[in-house]
Parts: sequence; structure tokens; C-alpha cells
Amino acid sequence: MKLIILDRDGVINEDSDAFIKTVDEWIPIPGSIEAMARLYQAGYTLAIATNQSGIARGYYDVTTLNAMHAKLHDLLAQHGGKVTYIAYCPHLSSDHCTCRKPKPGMLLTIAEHFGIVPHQATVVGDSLRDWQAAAAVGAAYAQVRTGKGLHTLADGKLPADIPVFNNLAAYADSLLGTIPT
Ligand SMILES: O=P(O)(O)OC[C@@H](O)[C@H]1O[C@@H](OP(=O)(O)O)[C@@H](O)[C@@H](O)[C@@H]1O
Ligand SMILES: [Mg+2]
Ligand SMILES: [Zn+2]
Repeated sequence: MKLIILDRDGVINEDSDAFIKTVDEWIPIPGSIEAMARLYQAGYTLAIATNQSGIARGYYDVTTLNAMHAKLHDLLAQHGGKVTYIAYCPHLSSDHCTCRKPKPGMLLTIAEHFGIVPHQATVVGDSLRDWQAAAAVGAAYAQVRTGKGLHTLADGKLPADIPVFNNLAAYADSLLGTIPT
């Protein structure tokens, strides 16, 4: 199985330091929906592992989160794409859960769901904690410059050999060997 586990905010959709609190604030990064559709049509299975501490903070609830993901599913369906599994962590760091990135709990849950070992997956993220979660289970990792990506890269804590892409579309182009349009 070719499994790609995507971070959500800053990779698929625009991120905000004020959190993405409503369906209207959930806005796809240009090219990301199309990139996910191309990956799906090329035989990749797509999943999402996303921290959503905004739930614990009371900024939005699970019903709103599900409405954001319904919007994502609809957009993907319109483009012939699909995301098969969405894992989210609703907790705060102080909750000491096992699912909040940088812990790999969501990656382990996703891998178990698909019956694979986690190191067979590739994680795509914009934040250091996305890489840390991937590294914890030996999964491959690709960094994007969107969302908090440039800030993450400027921090200089990512290993120098991590592949970096301008956005999810560029990652898909690289993986699929397509020439950017
Ligand atoms: O990038 P993913 O994991 O999909 O989601 C990140 C979001 O849950 C939010 O995560 C928060 O981090 P804290 O939860 O406050 O540490 C902040 O970085 C927000 O800007 C961001 O929107
Ligand atoms: Mg992110
Ligand atoms: Zn959690």
C-alpha cells in the first residue's frame, strides 16, 4: 500500500495563528485539492493526521470540525480524489494524550487501520512536530513551505536531508514525475 499521511492546516488548507475555527475559514491552499486527487488517482491512499487543540480551547466543536472535513470530502469528490481516513487530536499538550503530535499516536492508529507498519507511510507536514511524529515511527517525511513551513525551516531544527517542497502540489509533481503546470 502506498500511504501518504497529510498534516491538515498549512498543508491542505491555509493555516492561521488564530486557528481555523469555522467552515468558512477552512480554505484550501491553491493546488492542494487537485494534488490530492492526482495522488489518489495514481494509486496512493491518503489519510490526515491533524492536531486540533482548538476543540479543547473551546474555539470550535467536533460538529464544526466534521463540517470542515465534509467540505474537504466534497471538494475532493468534485476532483476525483478521496481521503480515506482522518485522525485528529482534540487535546491540549497539557492533557498528555498519546495522539497529539509530535507523539506518533495518530500515525500508529492510521497504520493499524490500514494494516501496515507505520514506516511504510510517508508524512507530509509544515511543522516540526509533523516531522517528529514521522521520525518516531520511522516514516518518511516531506516538508512544505506553506502554512508554518517557512517558519519551521527558519528554525533550523529539521535535518538537512529532509526534502522540501513549495507546496503539496509540488510534492505531488515530484512524486508523480509530472511537470508543474
Ligand atoms: O497543522 P495541524 O496539525 O493540521 O493543525 C494545527 C492547528 O490545530 C493549530 O495548531 C496550533 O498549535 P497548538 O495546538 O496551539 O500547539 C496553532 O499552531 C494554530 O495556528 C494551528 O491552526
Ligand atoms: Mg500544520
Ligand atoms: Zn490527543
